[in-house]
Amino acid sequence: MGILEKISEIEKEIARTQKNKATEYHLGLLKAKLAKYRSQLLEPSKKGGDKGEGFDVLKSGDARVALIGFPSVGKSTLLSTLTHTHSEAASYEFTTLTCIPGVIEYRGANIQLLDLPGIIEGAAQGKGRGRQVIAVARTADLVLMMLDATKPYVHRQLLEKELESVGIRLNKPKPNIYFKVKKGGGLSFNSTCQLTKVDEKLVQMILHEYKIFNAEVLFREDATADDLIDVILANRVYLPCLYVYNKIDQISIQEVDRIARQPHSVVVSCNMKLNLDFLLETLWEYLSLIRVYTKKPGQPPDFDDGLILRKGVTIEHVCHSIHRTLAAALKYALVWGTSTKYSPQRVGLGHTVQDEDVVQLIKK
Ligand SMILES: Nc1nc2c(ncn2[C@@H]2O[C@H](COP(=O)(O)OP(=O)(O)OP(=O)(O)O)[C@@H](O)[C@H]2O)c(=O)[nH]1
Ligand SMILES: [K+]
Ligand SMILES: [Mg+2]
Repeated sequence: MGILEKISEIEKEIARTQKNKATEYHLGLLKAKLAKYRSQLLEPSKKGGDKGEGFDVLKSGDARVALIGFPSVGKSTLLSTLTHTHSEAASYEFTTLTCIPGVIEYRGANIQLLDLPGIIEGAAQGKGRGRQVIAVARTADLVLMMLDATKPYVHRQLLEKELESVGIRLNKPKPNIYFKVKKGGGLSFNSTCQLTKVDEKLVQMILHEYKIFNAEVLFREDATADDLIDVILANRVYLPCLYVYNKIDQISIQEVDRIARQPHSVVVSCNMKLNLDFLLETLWEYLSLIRVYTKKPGQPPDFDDGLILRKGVTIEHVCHSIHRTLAAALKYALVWGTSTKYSPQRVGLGHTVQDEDVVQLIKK
Protein backbone atom coordinates (compact mmCIF):
# COMPACT_ATOMS: atom_id res chain seq x y z
CA MET A 1 0.00 0.00 0.00
CA GLY A 2 1.32 3.48 -0.88
CA ILE A 3 1.57 6.23 1.72
CA LEU A 4 -1.39 8.10 0.25
CA GLU A 5 -3.58 5.01 0.58
CA LYS A 6 -2.42 4.43 4.14
CA ILE A 7 -3.25 8.02 4.99
CA SER A 8 -6.72 7.78 3.54
CA GLU A 9 -7.35 4.48 5.36
CA ILE A 10 -6.42 6.06 8.69
CA GLU A 11 -8.46 9.17 7.97
CA LYS A 12 -11.47 6.98 7.25
CA GLU A 13 -10.94 5.03 10.44
CA ILE A 14 -10.70 8.23 12.50
CA ALA A 15 -13.93 9.46 10.91
CA ARG A 16 -15.64 6.12 11.68
CA THR A 17 -14.48 6.04 15.29
CA GLN A 18 -16.76 7.66 17.82
CA LYS A 19 -14.97 10.07 20.13
CA ASN A 20 -15.34 8.99 23.74
CA LYS A 21 -13.34 7.90 26.77
CA ALA A 22 -13.13 4.29 25.56
CA THR A 23 -11.70 5.16 22.14
CA GLU A 24 -9.33 7.87 23.38
CA TYR A 25 -6.17 5.73 23.17
CA HIS A 26 -7.13 4.21 19.86
CA LEU A 27 -7.71 7.68 18.37
CA GLY A 28 -4.47 9.02 19.82
CA LEU A 29 -2.59 6.19 18.19
CA LEU A 30 -4.29 6.70 14.85
CA LYS A 31 -3.38 10.37 14.94
CA ALA A 32 0.24 9.57 15.68
CA LYS A 33 0.31 7.16 12.69
CA LEU A 34 -1.34 9.74 10.47
CA ALA A 35 1.17 12.44 11.39
CA LYS A 36 4.02 10.01 10.75
CA TYR A 37 2.88 9.16 7.22
CA ARG A 38 2.17 12.80 6.41
CA SER A 39 5.64 13.85 7.41
CA GLN A 40 7.01 11.08 5.16
CA LEU A 41 5.06 12.63 2.32
CA LEU A 42 6.79 15.93 2.96
CA GLU A 43 10.27 14.51 2.63
CA PRO A 44 11.76 15.44 -0.73
CA SER A 45 11.23 12.68 -3.27
CA LYS A 46 14.26 10.63 -4.24
CA LYS A 47 13.48 11.01 -7.93
CA GLY A 48 14.43 14.67 -7.64
CA GLY A 49 13.25 17.25 -10.12
CA ASP A 50 10.04 17.94 -8.23
CA LYS A 51 11.50 20.87 -6.33
CA GLY A 52 9.93 22.97 -9.02
CA GLU A 53 11.72 25.44 -11.20
CA GLY A 54 11.00 29.03 -10.33
CA PHE A 55 10.31 28.44 -6.64
CA ASP A 56 13.82 29.04 -5.31
CA VAL A 57 13.49 32.70 -4.53
CA LEU A 58 16.18 34.27 -2.37
CA LYS A 59 15.00 35.66 0.93
CA SER A 60 15.47 39.40 1.14
CA GLY A 61 14.36 42.42 3.12
CA ASP A 62 13.07 42.66 6.67
CA ALA A 63 10.33 40.01 6.43
CA ARG A 64 8.80 37.54 4.01
CA VAL A 65 5.09 37.13 3.30
CA ALA A 66 3.65 34.26 1.23
CA LEU A 67 0.40 34.73 -0.69
CA ILE A 68 -1.65 31.56 -0.38
CA GLY A 69 -5.08 31.08 -1.91
CA PHE A 70 -7.32 29.31 -4.37
CA PRO A 71 -6.88 30.22 -8.04
CA SER A 72 -8.20 33.57 -9.23
CA VAL A 73 -8.86 35.13 -5.83
CA GLY A 74 -6.66 38.08 -6.82
CA LYS A 75 -3.19 37.23 -5.47
CA SER A 76 -1.33 38.57 -8.50
CA THR A 77 -3.52 41.66 -8.59
CA LEU A 78 -2.48 42.36 -5.00
CA LEU A 79 1.21 41.94 -5.78
CA SER A 80 0.99 44.30 -8.75
CA THR A 81 -0.90 46.83 -6.62
CA LEU A 82 1.34 46.85 -3.53
CA THR A 83 4.76 46.48 -5.18
CA HIS A 84 6.63 47.76 -8.24
CA THR A 85 6.63 44.22 -9.66
CA HIS A 86 4.03 43.22 -12.21
CA SER A 87 2.49 39.78 -12.02
CA GLU A 88 0.10 38.71 -14.75
CA ALA A 89 -3.53 38.67 -13.63
CA ALA A 90 -6.39 37.18 -15.62
CA SER A 91 -9.87 35.80 -15.19
CA TYR A 92 -8.80 32.18 -15.79
CA GLU A 93 -7.42 29.87 -13.10
CA PHE A 94 -3.71 29.07 -12.73
CA THR A 95 -2.53 32.23 -14.44
CA THR A 96 0.50 32.24 -12.14
CA LEU A 97 2.73 29.17 -12.36
CA THR A 98 5.86 30.10 -10.41
CA CYS A 99 6.89 32.17 -7.42
CA ILE A 100 7.04 35.89 -8.20
CA PRO A 101 8.69 38.11 -5.58
CA GLY A 102 7.89 41.77 -5.08
CA VAL A 103 8.84 44.29 -2.38
CA ILE A 104 6.38 46.26 -0.27
CA GLU A 105 8.00 49.45 0.95
CA TYR A 106 6.25 50.43 4.13
CA ARG A 107 7.41 52.67 7.00
CA GLY A 108 10.99 52.26 5.92
CA ALA A 109 10.83 48.46 5.84
CA ASN A 110 11.23 46.22 2.82
CA ILE A 111 8.72 43.41 3.07
CA GLN A 112 9.16 40.66 0.53
CA LEU A 113 5.78 39.60 -0.88
CA LEU A 114 5.68 36.31 -2.79
CA ASP A 115 2.99 35.76 -5.38
CA LEU A 116 2.37 32.04 -5.84
CA PRO A 117 0.23 29.75 -7.97
CA GLY A 118 -3.24 29.06 -6.63
CA ILE A 119 -3.61 25.90 -4.63
CA ILE A 120 -6.56 23.54 -4.55
CA GLU A 121 -7.85 20.82 -2.29
CA GLY A 122 -5.32 17.99 -2.20
CA ALA A 123 -2.42 20.40 -2.72
CA ALA A 124 -0.50 18.93 0.20
CA GLN A 125 -0.57 15.55 -1.53
CA GLY A 126 0.91 17.01 -4.66
CA LYS A 127 -2.08 18.26 -6.62
CA GLY A 128 -1.17 21.08 -8.96
CA ARG A 129 1.95 22.82 -7.69
CA GLY A 130 0.68 22.45 -4.16
CA ARG A 131 3.79 20.97 -2.65
CA GLN A 132 6.10 23.63 -4.01
CA VAL A 133 3.73 26.36 -2.88
CA ILE A 134 3.49 24.91 0.60
CA ALA A 135 7.28 24.53 0.78
CA VAL A 136 7.59 28.27 0.10
CA ALA A 137 4.94 29.04 2.71
CA ARG A 138 7.04 27.25 5.32
CA THR A 139 9.89 29.70 4.73
CA ALA A 140 7.70 32.78 5.25
CA ASP A 141 7.33 34.96 8.34
CA LEU A 142 3.61 35.29 7.67
CA VAL A 143 0.97 33.61 5.55
CA LEU A 144 -1.34 36.02 3.79
CA MET A 145 -4.29 33.80 3.01
CA MET A 146 -6.27 35.47 0.28
CA LEU A 147 -9.93 34.58 -0.05
CA ASP A 148 -12.66 35.57 -2.45
CA ALA A 149 -15.29 37.37 -0.37
CA THR A 150 -17.99 36.19 -2.76
CA LYS A 151 -17.14 32.53 -2.18
CA PRO A 152 -18.37 30.34 0.69
CA TYR A 153 -16.59 30.16 4.04
CA VAL A 154 -15.67 26.50 3.52
CA HIS A 155 -12.87 27.63 1.18
CA ARG A 156 -10.97 29.02 4.11
CA GLN A 157 -11.38 25.79 6.07
CA LEU A 158 -10.15 23.73 3.11
CA LEU A 159 -6.99 25.80 2.83
CA GLU A 160 -6.39 25.70 6.56
CA LYS A 161 -6.70 21.92 6.43
CA GLU A 162 -4.15 21.70 3.63
CA LEU A 163 -1.60 23.77 5.54
CA GLU A 164 -2.39 22.01 8.81
CA SER A 165 -1.82 18.61 7.23
CA VAL A 166 1.75 19.49 6.31
CA GLY A 167 2.69 20.83 9.70
CA ILE A 168 2.03 24.55 9.28
CA ARG A 169 0.31 25.92 12.38
CA LEU A 170 -1.47 29.23 11.94
CA ASN A 171 -1.96 31.81 14.69
CA LYS A 172 -1.15 29.20 17.31
CA PRO A 173 1.67 29.30 19.84
CA LYS A 174 4.11 26.43 20.12
CA PRO A 175 2.77 23.85 22.63
CA ASN A 176 4.36 24.37 26.01
CA ILE A 177 5.72 20.85 26.37
CA TYR A 178 9.30 20.01 27.28
CA PHE A 179 10.44 16.89 25.44
CA LYS A 180 13.84 15.25 25.37
CA VAL A 181 14.84 11.81 24.14
CA LYS A 182 17.18 9.98 26.54
CA LYS A 183 19.59 7.06 26.20
CA GLY A 184 17.93 5.06 28.97
CA GLY A 185 15.76 5.24 32.06
CA GLY A 186 12.36 4.74 30.46
CA LEU A 187 9.74 7.45 30.37
CA SER A 188 9.79 10.23 32.92
CA PHE A 189 6.45 11.97 32.68
CA ASN A 190 5.42 15.08 34.62
CA SER A 191 3.12 18.05 34.39
CA THR A 192 2.93 21.44 36.07
CA CYS A 193 -0.86 21.61 35.81
CA GLN A 194 -3.85 19.31 35.73
CA LEU A 195 -4.13 17.42 32.45
CA THR A 196 -7.59 16.74 31.06
CA LYS A 197 -6.75 15.62 27.54
CA VAL A 198 -3.93 13.10 27.95
CA ASP A 199 -2.52 10.83 30.63
CA GLU A 200 0.75 8.97 31.07
CA LYS A 201 -0.53 5.84 29.32
CA LEU A 202 -1.55 7.73 26.19
CA VAL A 203 1.73 9.65 26.13
CA GLN A 204 3.62 6.38 26.39
CA MET A 205 1.60 4.79 23.57
CA ILE A 206 2.21 7.73 21.29
CA LEU A 207 5.93 7.71 22.03
CA HIS A 208 6.10 3.98 21.32
CA GLU A 209 4.54 4.61 17.93
CA TYR A 210 7.67 6.68 17.21
CA LYS A 211 9.87 3.98 18.73
CA ILE A 212 10.80 6.25 21.61
CA PHE A 213 11.12 4.35 24.88
CA ASN A 214 13.35 6.63 26.91
CA ALA A 215 12.39 10.26 27.23
CA GLU A 216 11.65 13.12 29.54
CA VAL A 217 8.25 14.72 28.98
CA LEU A 218 6.97 17.71 30.92
CA PHE A 219 3.56 19.22 30.11
CA ARG A 220 3.56 22.88 31.14
CA GLU A 221 -0.01 23.34 29.89
CA ASP A 222 -3.16 21.27 29.45
CA ALA A 223 -2.10 20.23 25.94
CA THR A 224 -3.64 17.65 23.62
CA ALA A 225 -2.29 14.48 22.02
CA ASP A 226 -1.99 16.44 18.75
CA ASP A 227 0.19 19.02 20.50
CA LEU A 228 2.46 16.27 21.80
CA ILE A 229 2.77 14.77 18.31
CA ASP A 230 3.73 18.20 16.97
CA VAL A 231 6.46 18.47 19.58
CA ILE A 232 7.78 14.96 18.87
CA LEU A 233 7.91 15.54 15.11
CA ALA A 234 9.68 18.87 15.67
CA ASN A 235 9.19 19.87 12.02
CA ARG A 236 6.21 22.12 12.60
CA VAL A 237 6.28 25.80 11.76
CA TYR A 238 4.22 28.29 13.73
CA LEU A 239 3.23 31.27 11.62
CA PRO A 240 0.98 34.26 11.99
CA CYS A 241 -1.75 34.29 9.36
CA LEU A 242 -3.88 37.12 8.01
CA TYR A 243 -7.08 36.26 6.19
CA VAL A 244 -7.53 38.82 3.44
CA TYR A 245 -10.96 38.82 1.83
CA ASN A 246 -10.71 40.35 -1.63
CA LYS A 247 -13.40 41.51 -4.09
CA ILE A 248 -15.56 43.23 -1.49
CA ASP A 249 -16.77 45.45 -4.33
CA GLN A 250 -18.96 42.47 -5.23
CA ILE A 251 -20.79 41.99 -1.92
CA SER A 252 -23.19 43.96 0.27
CA ILE A 253 -21.98 46.36 2.92
CA GLN A 254 -23.61 44.19 5.61
CA GLU A 255 -21.60 41.21 4.39
CA VAL A 256 -18.39 43.28 4.36
CA ASP A 257 -19.07 44.36 7.92
CA ARG A 258 -19.69 40.79 9.06
CA ILE A 259 -16.45 39.45 7.52
CA ALA A 260 -14.35 42.37 8.78
CA ARG A 261 -15.30 41.51 12.36
CA GLN A 262 -13.90 38.00 12.18
CA PRO A 263 -10.59 37.44 13.96
CA HIS A 264 -7.37 37.94 11.95
CA SER A 265 -9.38 39.17 8.98
CA VAL A 266 -9.02 42.16 6.68
CA VAL A 267 -11.42 43.03 3.85
CA VAL A 268 -10.09 44.64 0.67
CA SER A 269 -10.75 45.22 -2.98
CA CYS A 270 -7.58 45.15 -5.05
CA ASN A 271 -9.29 46.36 -8.18
CA MET A 272 -10.94 49.32 -6.44
CA LYS A 273 -7.94 49.86 -4.11
CA LEU A 274 -10.17 49.69 -1.03
CA ASN A 275 -8.75 49.34 2.50
CA LEU A 276 -5.20 48.57 1.34
CA ASP A 277 -3.71 51.04 3.85
CA PHE A 278 -5.35 49.14 6.66
CA LEU A 279 -4.03 45.88 5.21
CA LEU A 280 -0.46 47.25 5.34
CA GLU A 281 -0.92 48.52 8.89
CA THR A 282 -2.21 45.11 10.00
CA LEU A 283 0.58 43.34 8.15
CA TRP A 284 3.15 45.42 10.02
CA GLU A 285 1.44 44.56 13.31
CA TYR A 286 1.24 40.81 12.55
CA LEU A 287 4.87 40.67 11.45
CA SER A 288 5.76 42.17 14.85
CA LEU A 289 7.86 44.81 13.14
CA ILE A 290 8.95 47.94 14.95
CA ARG A 291 10.91 50.99 13.84
CA VAL A 292 13.43 52.65 16.12
CA TYR A 293 15.33 55.87 15.38
CA THR A 294 18.82 56.70 16.52
CA LYS A 295 20.00 60.13 17.52
CA LYS A 296 23.41 61.70 17.97
CA PRO A 297 24.05 64.00 20.98
CA GLY A 298 22.86 67.55 20.32
CA GLN A 299 21.24 66.59 17.01
CA PRO A 300 17.65 65.77 16.06
CA PRO A 301 16.74 62.09 15.56
CA ASP A 302 17.34 60.63 12.12
CA PHE A 303 13.69 60.14 11.16
CA ASP A 304 14.55 59.29 7.57
CA ASP A 305 16.54 56.23 8.42
CA GLY A 306 14.94 54.10 11.13
CA LEU A 307 16.13 50.67 12.17
CA ILE A 308 13.62 47.93 11.37
CA LEU A 309 13.48 45.40 14.22
CA ARG A 310 11.11 42.86 15.78
CA LYS A 311 8.88 43.36 18.81
CA GLY A 312 10.58 42.34 22.02
CA VAL A 313 14.13 43.32 21.07
CA THR A 314 16.42 45.13 23.51
CA ILE A 315 19.03 47.88 23.36
CA GLU A 316 21.53 45.07 22.82
CA HIS A 317 19.79 44.15 19.53
CA VAL A 318 19.74 47.81 18.57
CA CYS A 319 23.52 47.94 19.08
CA HIS A 320 24.06 44.74 17.08
CA SER A 321 22.01 45.98 14.18
CA ILE A 322 24.30 49.01 13.94
CA HIS A 323 27.67 47.34 14.55
CA ARG A 324 28.67 44.05 16.13
CA THR A 325 31.18 45.61 18.55
CA LEU A 326 28.88 48.36 19.74
CA ALA A 327 27.15 46.46 22.57
CA ALA A 328 30.45 45.76 24.34
CA ALA A 329 31.39 49.44 24.13
CA LEU A 330 28.08 50.78 25.42
CA LYS A 331 27.99 52.74 28.68
CA TYR A 332 24.24 53.39 28.65
CA ALA A 333 21.47 54.49 26.33
CA LEU A 334 18.98 57.34 26.49
CA VAL A 335 15.50 56.49 25.26
CA TRP A 336 12.58 58.74 24.32
CA GLY A 337 9.28 57.02 23.62
CA THR A 338 6.59 54.67 24.89
CA SER A 339 8.99 52.08 26.31
CA THR A 340 10.12 54.35 29.13
CA LYS A 341 8.46 56.11 32.05
CA TYR A 342 10.39 59.33 31.51
CA SER A 343 11.68 60.84 28.30
CA PRO A 344 14.54 60.54 28.05
CA GLN A 345 15.34 57.70 30.39
CA ARG A 346 18.74 56.18 31.00
CA VAL A 347 18.67 52.42 30.31
CA GLY A 348 21.02 49.46 29.90
CA LEU A 349 21.48 46.71 27.31
CA GLY A 350 18.53 44.69 28.62
CA HIS A 351 15.91 47.40 28.08
CA THR A 352 13.14 46.40 25.64
CA VAL A 353 12.45 49.03 23.01
CA GLN A 354 9.10 49.80 21.38
CA ASP A 355 7.83 50.98 18.02
CA GLU A 356 8.84 54.60 17.29
CA ASP A 357 11.31 54.90 20.19
CA VAL A 358 14.27 57.26 19.77
CA VAL A 359 17.58 55.91 21.09
CA GLN A 360 20.86 57.68 21.84
CA LEU A 361 23.78 55.36 22.50
CA ILE A 362 26.53 56.58 24.86
CA LYS A 363 29.84 54.75 24.60
CA LYS A 364 32.24 54.11 27.48
N1 LIG B 1 -14.31 42.30 -8.68
C1 LIG B 1 -13.03 42.19 -8.38
N2 LIG B 1 -12.23 41.43 -9.15
C2 LIG B 1 -10.94 41.34 -8.83
C3 LIG B 1 -10.38 42.02 -7.70
N3 LIG B 1 -9.07 41.73 -7.63
C4 LIG B 1 -8.80 40.90 -8.66
N4 LIG B 1 -9.92 40.66 -9.38
C5 LIG B 1 -10.04 39.85 -10.62
O1 LIG B 1 -9.92 38.49 -10.31
C6 LIG B 1 -9.33 37.80 -11.41
C7 LIG B 1 -8.16 36.95 -10.94
O2 LIG B 1 -7.12 37.79 -10.51
P1 LIG B 1 -5.63 37.27 -10.36
O3 LIG B 1 -4.87 38.36 -9.73
O4 LIG B 1 -5.14 36.71 -11.64
O5 LIG B 1 -5.87 36.08 -9.34
P2 LIG B 1 -4.79 35.02 -8.80
O6 LIG B 1 -5.22 34.66 -7.43
O7 LIG B 1 -3.41 35.54 -8.97
O8 LIG B 1 -5.05 33.79 -9.79
P3 LIG B 1 -4.07 32.56 -10.15
O9 LIG B 1 -2.71 33.07 -10.43
O10 LIG B 1 -4.71 32.01 -11.37
O11 LIG B 1 -4.14 31.63 -9.00
C8 LIG B 1 -8.91 38.86 -12.42
O12 LIG B 1 -9.88 38.89 -13.44
C9 LIG B 1 -8.92 40.14 -11.60
O13 LIG B 1 -9.19 41.28 -12.36
C10 LIG B 1 -11.26 42.84 -6.93
O14 LIG B 1 -10.88 43.50 -5.96
N5 LIG B 1 -12.57 42.87 -7.31
K1 LIG C 1 -6.18 34.12 -12.34
MG1 LIG D 1 -1.84 34.79 -9.97
